Amino acid sequence: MTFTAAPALSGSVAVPGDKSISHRSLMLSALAVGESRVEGLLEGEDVLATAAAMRAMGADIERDADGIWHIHGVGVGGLLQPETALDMGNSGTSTRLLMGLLASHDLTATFTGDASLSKRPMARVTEPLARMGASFTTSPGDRLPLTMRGACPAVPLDYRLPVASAQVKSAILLAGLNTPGITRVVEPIPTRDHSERMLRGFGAELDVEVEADETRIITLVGEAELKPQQIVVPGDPSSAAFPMVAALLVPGSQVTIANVGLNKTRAGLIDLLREMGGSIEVINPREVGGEPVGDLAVTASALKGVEPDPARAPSMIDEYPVAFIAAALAQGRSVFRGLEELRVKESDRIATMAAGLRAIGVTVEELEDGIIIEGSGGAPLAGGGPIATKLDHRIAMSFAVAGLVSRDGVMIDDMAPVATSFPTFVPLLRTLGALA
Ligand SMILES: O=C(O)C1=C[C@@H](OP(=O)(O)O)[C@@H](O)[C@H](O)C1
Ligand SMILES: C=C(OP(=O)(O)O)C(=O)O
Repeated sequence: MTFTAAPALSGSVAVPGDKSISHRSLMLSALAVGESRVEGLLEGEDVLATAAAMRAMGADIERDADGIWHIHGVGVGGLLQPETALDMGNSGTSTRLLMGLLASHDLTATFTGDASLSKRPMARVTEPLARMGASFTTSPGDRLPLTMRGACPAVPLDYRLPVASAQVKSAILLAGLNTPGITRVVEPIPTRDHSERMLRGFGAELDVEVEADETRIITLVGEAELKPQQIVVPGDPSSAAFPMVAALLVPGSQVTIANVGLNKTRAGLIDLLREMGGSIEVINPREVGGEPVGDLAVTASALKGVEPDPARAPSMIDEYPVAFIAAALAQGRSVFRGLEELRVKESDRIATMAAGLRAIGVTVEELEDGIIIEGSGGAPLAGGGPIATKLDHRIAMSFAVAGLVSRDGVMIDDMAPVATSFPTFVPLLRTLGALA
């Protein structure tokens, strides 16, 4: 598909539900006794992979005609042996969180995934979960396909995260749910805190202590009993990032994105774009389902280059690809560093973005831990392609946004991965008047 220069974008749109919260809604509801209801669940392939896995292990999960999901859980410790391998598709979050969840169950599970997921490192979860008693047979390099044998009872763990990862943190906490004693995770750099908020919301005894240097110490009392909940999932800020950057870049645009999650551990891109000179106003801030939410009014703006502090990386980790597109249109140079984690996402996002940006006429220098981008000062990018998306939804959507501000258009080799997190991406661009 080719995305071409767009006229000014206008209108009001809403993005689908938050992917992180959607995964956790299904997993925690499946462990509560009784019926939970989830409104606004992201119906993307990644979340549907989680739903299929929870069903395969005994949870009853149905969607009604109004789009509300009803989940009857089996209770903490009550998951059943799956009869076939769990196909995690493209989803790192499903894989790593479920490995944690199952690590303290008396069952054996095999995890498989697509070509992208099968390249991603799993030692970051198998290593701490093995310390809790689980055992693993992995493909070379601690990768999928892998088979896990859970331990019941598991041994509680006291673990300092060696990598800033909400997936690793969450895997350990989920394993701790069915483990006698206290599981403790020390997090030197804060990452998204949806697991902590939702575990508490479901009735687990979880405490978070924040030290003077921002280190967070999370303790969870094991053998928890979870109570069913009514959950409303806010719009995904990681999806909102694409129309937000598009509206800043396409001259004359004025767009409202409704119902966007604004949790501080996720809102780094808004801060960054504002520092670059972007006009983004939060309207009607409120709370939905225990999470801060607001509507974003975005007005096209001239942007300037930035050198963001690497410490903010976890708060916008999935938004860097589209932030690089914003930098490509800014006045001056942008220097992004401290982003090693981007190399182990659905694709190596530093290398994939560097190659794609070069292909559409942007001058970049790839660094081991980041990228230097020379901005066009608002002049349209040359365009071209086809861009190799490498089974990475965020690469596909980022270059689609670049196409809207290009001279010759940007061709994307494969838009299918977009269905993992943002199935309504193309229709939403159409609503804003971005597509011919
Ligand atoms: O916990 C989560 O829901 C997620 C955590 C992040 O991954 P890491 O923990 O690997 O950084 C993020 O990239 C992913 O899209 C979702
Ligand atoms: C990294 C991502 O997801 P996951 O790790 O769940 O595949 C993402 O959505 O950008």
